[in-house]
Amino acid sequence: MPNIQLYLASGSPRRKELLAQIGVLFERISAPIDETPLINESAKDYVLRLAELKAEAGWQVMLEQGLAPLPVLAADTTVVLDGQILGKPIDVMDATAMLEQLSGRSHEVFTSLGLRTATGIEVLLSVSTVTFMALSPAQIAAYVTSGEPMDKAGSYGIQGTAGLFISNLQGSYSGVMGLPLHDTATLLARHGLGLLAALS
Ligand SMILES: Cc1cn([C@H]2C[C@H](O)[C@@H](COP(=O)(O)OP(=O)(O)OP(=O)(O)O)O2)c(=O)[nH]c1=O
Repeated sequence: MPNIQLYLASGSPRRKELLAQIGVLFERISAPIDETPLINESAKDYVLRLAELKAEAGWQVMLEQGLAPLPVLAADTTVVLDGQILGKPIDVMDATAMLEQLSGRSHEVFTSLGLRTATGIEVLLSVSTVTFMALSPAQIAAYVTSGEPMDKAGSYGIQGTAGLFISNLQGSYSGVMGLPLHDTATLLARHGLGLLAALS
């Protein structure tokens, strides 16, 4: 097996898929953290703090397990409506309420990236604006029943059936899905991993 280039501190199947899509060779590290927002924490502060926390936790696991020292990448995705953080739904009622809130209007999706290396940590933020069509109660109920919302910030996945609901997107499709690919390449390039350079 060819040498890996970094560790991905994430349990998200979407992040694994997206990172593989751009040709990065990596292994996943499991480093769960407490994702509870602090009191009065802004959405931007929250999402940046979580990327940092996840990358740092991954770095500690790498050290504890005696793994070969390599950069650790992590990310966090949060849906933001009127400055309010919409995380993953806790149950079907919660998912229904979030989709009712998102229906017929625009919201922001913040995805942060954190890269921990031997020299420290760098974080960056990708912001996208997503517009939902007006959803009927029956459409919301059918989507919630499908189970798709349950492990996703804001209770939807742009890459699944909810793609039908999105009338406009400004920003990064991969960012909304959990890992902004262009920004990831930019961040990795600053730390000697030139994905774009390899194509030129
Ligand atoms: C808005 C949106 C979110 N999501 C997903 C991406 C993330 O996996 C999830 C947000 O939760 P996160 O806490 O960002 O990530 P995670 O808990 O799934 O994985 P980890 O912390 O281990 O990296 O929502 C989609 O898949 N599609 C979407 O359109």
